[in-house]
Amino acid sequence: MQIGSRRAVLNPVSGTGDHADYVTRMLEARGFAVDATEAAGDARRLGREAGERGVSELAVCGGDGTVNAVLRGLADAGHLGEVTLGVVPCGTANILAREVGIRDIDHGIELADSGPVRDVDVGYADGDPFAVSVIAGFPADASLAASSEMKERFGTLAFVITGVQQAVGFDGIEVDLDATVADGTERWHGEATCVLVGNARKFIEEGGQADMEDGLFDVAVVDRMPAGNLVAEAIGHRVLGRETPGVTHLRASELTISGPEPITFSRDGELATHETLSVRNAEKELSLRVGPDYEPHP
Ligand SMILES: Nc1ncnc2c1ncn2[C@@H]1O[C@H](COP(=O)(O)OP(=O)(O)OP(=O)(O)O)[C@@H](O)[C@H]1O
Repeated sequence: MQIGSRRAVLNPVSGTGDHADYVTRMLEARGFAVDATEAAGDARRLGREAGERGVSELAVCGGDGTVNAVLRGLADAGHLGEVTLGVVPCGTANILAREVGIRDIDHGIELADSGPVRDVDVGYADGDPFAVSVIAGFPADASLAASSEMKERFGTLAFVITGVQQAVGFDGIEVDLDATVADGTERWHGEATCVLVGNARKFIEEGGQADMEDGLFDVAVVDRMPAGNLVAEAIGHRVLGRETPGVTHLRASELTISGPEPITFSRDGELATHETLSVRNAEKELSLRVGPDYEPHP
């Protein structure tokens, strides 16, 4: 290993905000040069700088927002496919870490040092990378903020959809969806509550980790219906399975989502609004340190 080829980007204010000294010490002892963010926006810059320096191993210490910002920085530097990424889960929800079997901060540090490496898919939404998911249609940040206890009780998709209740006044979106699937293309047109595009996470069946090495997203299109009914139904089923009326399930390598109105979407929790949203899967583009419970093909 070259000297200086191990770096870390640390968000000292993610999660409970009390991890910075400990994580810095532990990573420095393992040969990582640690850069802490000082303001919002720094994580992307630090990711780009690490990429420009040609770093070979990069640990990200923060939540999903920090991982996403670092991925964007690495992509800015054209280095996303050249680095081995470790995740030290210091955020609130830490969905990516959880889906790939990284249990907690100490586990993340140990794995960043010497964990197994898998080449996993990266999604791009209008050119910007994401690891976990894109959710189009309602302000999905509620889903990331809600408690994990709710998720355990009600299942993944129900958990996401309870966010609809909080999006007061949200009335669904008219969507034209074109998807590239294994045997051609599929189109969907109608009124949707949301379109859920999972890379690391599944939104259907039992939820949990998606196959991150198949070049495909797990896509669920949820028909528009009154929020109360939907939530009640989701909770009744515990999760929305394949057979649940009103949910269309696709496995797609590319998607274009458009409609008469601009579409608000969340990319790993960060909100943006675009006229048309193009999502594509870059198969196995990222080398990622994973935990022992990670399943290549769940
Ligand atoms: N030094 C800093 N000071 C203030 N804000 C920061 C700083 N560094 C990063 N941020 C902000 O932190 C946010 C990212 O937090 P992150 O998503 O990593 O943690 P979280 O929200 O606690 O966890 P999760 O997304 O897993 O629920 C971004 O909005 C970013 O702008």
